[in-house]
Amino acid sequence: MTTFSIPVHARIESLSWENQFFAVNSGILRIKDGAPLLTAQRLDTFSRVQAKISGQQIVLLDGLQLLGFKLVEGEVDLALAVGTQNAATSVELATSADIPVLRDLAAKIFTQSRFRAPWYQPADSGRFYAQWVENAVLGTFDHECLLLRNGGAIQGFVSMRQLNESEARIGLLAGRGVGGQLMDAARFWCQQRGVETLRVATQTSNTAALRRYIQSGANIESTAFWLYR
Ligand SMILES: CC(=O)SCCNC(=O)CCNC(=O)[C@H](O)C(C)(C)COP(=O)(O)OP(=O)(O)OC[C@H]1O[C@@H](n2cnc3c(N)ncnc32)[C@H](O)[C@@H]1OP(=O)(O)O
Ligand SMILES: Cc1cn([C@H]2C[C@H](O)[C@@H](COP(=O)(O)OP(=O)(O)O[C@H]3O[C@H](C)[C@H](N)[C@H](O)[C@H]3O)O2)c(=O)[nH]c1=O
Repeated sequence: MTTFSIPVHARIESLSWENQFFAVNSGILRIKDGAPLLTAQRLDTFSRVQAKISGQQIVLLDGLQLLGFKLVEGEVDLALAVGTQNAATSVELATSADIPVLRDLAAKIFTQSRFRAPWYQPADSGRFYAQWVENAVLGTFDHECLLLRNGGAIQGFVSMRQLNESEARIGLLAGRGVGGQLMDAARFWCQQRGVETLRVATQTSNTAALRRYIQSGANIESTAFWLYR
């Protein structure tokens, strides 16, 4: 077999938040024509390098695999026109008092993740989504976390981030059997802020979430591959 290489030009940006949280030395490729040629020597300065490429960039997919990258997960990005039809549901805003229960739920329910073993420690993924939902309640990453309750118990939650005047993104969304109500809550949150486009992403393998987003009116905008070395 002939060995060959496909040149990839990229900067490697250190992932400082992740490095502190996971106690690793990781970076992410910023692929761009005109950036320096990617070599094994440059990659070796990090213990982990992530790459996110469009699902259509198959030559790049080959090039990265030749450099030792492995496919970790696929991602689908969707968008929904918020519209004006009233999407109000009986949700409430999570407060600090909800954090322990939300952390526990988030740590268990997001079973499909790119922060998985063997790339990360077995407990890292759960710890990551627990931190994510806590930060959403505190407004330090996502801006707010909405809750759906049945009696006193939390049935589901959705965290929201406003990206700019016209766009928002769902961070985390979870609640078996109440996905539709959570999407309505997210749409209502957008309507209250005059946001026109609601974005959401999930793993290619998460068919239940993909079905939910499409049934709630979202369309697929793009797909991507996550690779790690
Ligand atoms: C932006 C993001 O956070 S993406 C991640 C989305 N969240 C998750 O994956 C968390 C776990 N899943 C859930 O909370 C919910 O299933 C949602 C929000 C994805 C969808 O909710 P709903 O639209 O109400 O659908 P529902 O929960 O009833 O699931 C639909 C079917 O998929 C099944 N299903 C859902 N998740 C899983 C899973 N992880 N593994 C196996 N089956 C599953 C359900 O059992 C159900 O099957 P059924 O119709 O035979 O009863
Ligand atoms: C909590 C928190 C996180 N960050 C950083 C850490 C990461 O670099 C990014 C988040 O990365 P993302 O690619 O969005 O992560 P996931 O692949 O896990 O997310 C997808 O799947 C989830 C289940 C969910 N559907 C999500 O919407 C998807 O994108 O942010 C940070 O800087 N500060 C923080 O507080």
